Amino acid sequence: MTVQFPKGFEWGVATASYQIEGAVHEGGRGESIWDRFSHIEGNIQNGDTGDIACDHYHLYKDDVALMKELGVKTYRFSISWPRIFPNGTGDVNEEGVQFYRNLLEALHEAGIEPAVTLFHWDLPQKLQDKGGWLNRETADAFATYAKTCYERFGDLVPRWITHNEPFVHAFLGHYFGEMAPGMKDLRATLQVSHHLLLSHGMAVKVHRELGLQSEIGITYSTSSVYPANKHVKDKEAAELYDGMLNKWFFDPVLLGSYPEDIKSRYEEAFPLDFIQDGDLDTISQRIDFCGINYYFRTIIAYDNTVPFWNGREVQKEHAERTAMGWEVYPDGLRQRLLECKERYGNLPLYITENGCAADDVVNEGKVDDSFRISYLDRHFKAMQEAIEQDGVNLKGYYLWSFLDNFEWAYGYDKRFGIVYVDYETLQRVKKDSFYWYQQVVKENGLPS
Ligand SMILES: CO[C@H](O)c1c[n+]2c([nH]1)[C@H](O)[C@@H](O)[C@H](O)[C@H]2CO
Repeated sequence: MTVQFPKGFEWGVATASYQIEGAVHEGGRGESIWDRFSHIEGNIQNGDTGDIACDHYHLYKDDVALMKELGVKTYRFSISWPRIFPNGTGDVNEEGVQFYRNLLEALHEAGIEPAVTLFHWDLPQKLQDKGGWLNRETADAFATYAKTCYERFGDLVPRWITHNEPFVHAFLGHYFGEMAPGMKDLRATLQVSHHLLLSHGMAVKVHRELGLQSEIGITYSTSSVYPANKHVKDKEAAELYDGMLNKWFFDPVLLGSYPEDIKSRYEEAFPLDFIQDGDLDTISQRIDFCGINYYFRTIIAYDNTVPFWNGREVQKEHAERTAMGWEVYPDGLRQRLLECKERYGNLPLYITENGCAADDVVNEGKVDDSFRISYLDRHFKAMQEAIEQDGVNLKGYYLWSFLDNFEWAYGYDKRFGIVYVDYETLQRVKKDSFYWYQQVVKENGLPS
């Protein structure tokens, strides 16, 4: 075995509700902001929506059987808030509860441990109609939703993740506008990000008050940020960008404060008066682990036309890239894991997402995705170095994704799965990477 992982390292796969479930008008489910956003012409490539997606809602037993064949120990998926509370608050939808209990029981039967994400961006539209995450009361609604999930599913869930990628939901949904709800306002974005983090802390507090045996954490999108050159301006811009992208979300939870460098720049433009006394105490409730979603590194060049962080992303010429155009840079994963250990201490970490999009095609019932195997192989090597050489407390890995699925604004064009989905027939086809990953899981290491 060329590359061996520690005994007990947890290998898994990941998905998210809106991207795979479909059945958006079934089982009592209410409307989400992604139903609304995806049905607005021009928002999603090819006019795709999550109305059917992988039809996991009806095919979950087959999918769990495939996961069992794969041999993974754990499966990360998200609960659709509007399936539990169709109006965001108020009456619980018992059909929605039953769907997730059926899924959790099927996973239990298969010996697969669930890691449940409470929020993976599909906010009930009824809450959006009242301001969404701009409204501090949405944090209260989230705490009630979380408590209900703990009470209804807690006997079958050993690992809870409050939020998936607050940076992406806040900034891509409220500043860059390419994701639901499609806003473009920086102050609103910072207010949203604060209320997301506040709701995280409130949900952790409820988890502790219930005395649950399960563990709870949060998942961040993250990237290792590099200056384009050695010029001091590029280094300063990279530092500020790292503050905007990473520290703004990690620090309040893990250090109990916002990063001063970028915070003072924001405050020159507008008061951050949505931060109330006591909020940071709530936000920085002790957590049991931190989830890291890593796909690529970020290179920043100084650009004073960009407000606040004065930097713009630049692309390395002739770099190897995935079908998303993202640079393949495994060393950035090791770098980011080490940065987390050095800044936040050796809190247990899980890679809660990593993987790549590729232009997969089925040929005589098979999918040759050797590019994806190579991407994963190199990232696994980087992870193993982080553990063995840097002493990072990395406990497990969730491959994104188990199934090809609805890739947000890109629709179904971008395939991340190790299982191919034919969207005409909904047939699943195991890619070569499925069999390769099956071997990695079995051997707890890379095939020699
Ligand atoms: C920039 O990468 C982000 O961290 C990121 C990448 N991804 C994500 N976040 C989301 O959590 C998933 O829902 C996406 O399907 C997945 C693939 O795009």
